[in-house]
Amino acid sequence: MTELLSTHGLVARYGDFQALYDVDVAIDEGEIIALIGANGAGKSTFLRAVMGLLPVKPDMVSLDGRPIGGTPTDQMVQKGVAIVPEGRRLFTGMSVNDNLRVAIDQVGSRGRKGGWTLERVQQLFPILVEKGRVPVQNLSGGQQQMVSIGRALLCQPRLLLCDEISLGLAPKVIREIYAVLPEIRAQGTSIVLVEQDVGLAKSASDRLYCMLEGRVTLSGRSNDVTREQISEAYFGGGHAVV
Ligand SMILES: Nc1ncnc2c1ncn2[C@@H]1O[C@H](COP(=O)(O)OP(=O)(O)OP(=O)(O)O)[C@@H](O)[C@H]1O
Repeated sequence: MTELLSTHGLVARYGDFQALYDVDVAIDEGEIIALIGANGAGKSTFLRAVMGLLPVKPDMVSLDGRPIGGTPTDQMVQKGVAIVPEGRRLFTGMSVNDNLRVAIDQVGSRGRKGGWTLERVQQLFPILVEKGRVPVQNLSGGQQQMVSIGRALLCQPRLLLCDEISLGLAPKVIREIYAVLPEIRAQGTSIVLVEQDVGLAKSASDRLYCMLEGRVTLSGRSNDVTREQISEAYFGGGHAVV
């Protein structure tokens, strides 16, 4: 498979605090990888560093083999990397359709071409047709997450970074949302899933990386890594993953 994005000795800091240490992660075209780890392990920081939201050196992140670390976020989107941020960050006071149109307008005519249209997003999440004119703050958490994913897809990403899309949602809704990931991949989009639910992460991904205190402590094919290996990597040993 062809490598799409990779990090090389990625380091990130918040002031004096170092949050990432030499993180090497690679995502191939068409691949779904999961990034797991406890609260504070550095998963969101990894996504922020890749998206140009934290200062990193150019050669710490490559896209298509070219150094792009530290590229401003809007240019990362133009290059085909989009994020579904933690907490969804929708425009409250605006309808579902207007939230989605913001992405269409932002990418605009100079933007990337791709197969995602409003209609295609509505096919993926049919409830958004009925809710099109509803202000986003009146939606359920799951429906808001669907809008957030739809908005990212309308940027026509080659790589979609998802930050804890299951957080706070009911199991049935989580299943609904995770069920669309294969369809997204089938459109040619690779996916990074930041996920605290280890079982969900394992079943939805081809490969996974586990982080602990800013470092990758385990990586492997999701089908091959054992619960014991994950447990040790997740907690530093001695705990069970449930
Ligand atoms: N804006 C910030 N300023 C200072 N430190 C931060 C900031 N954001 C995160 N951190 C710290 O960086 C470390 C990694 O945080 P990060 O949010 O990346 O973890 P995470 O694995 O995504 O966990 P969570 O599931 O809680 O989001 C933590 O120690 C956290 O306290």
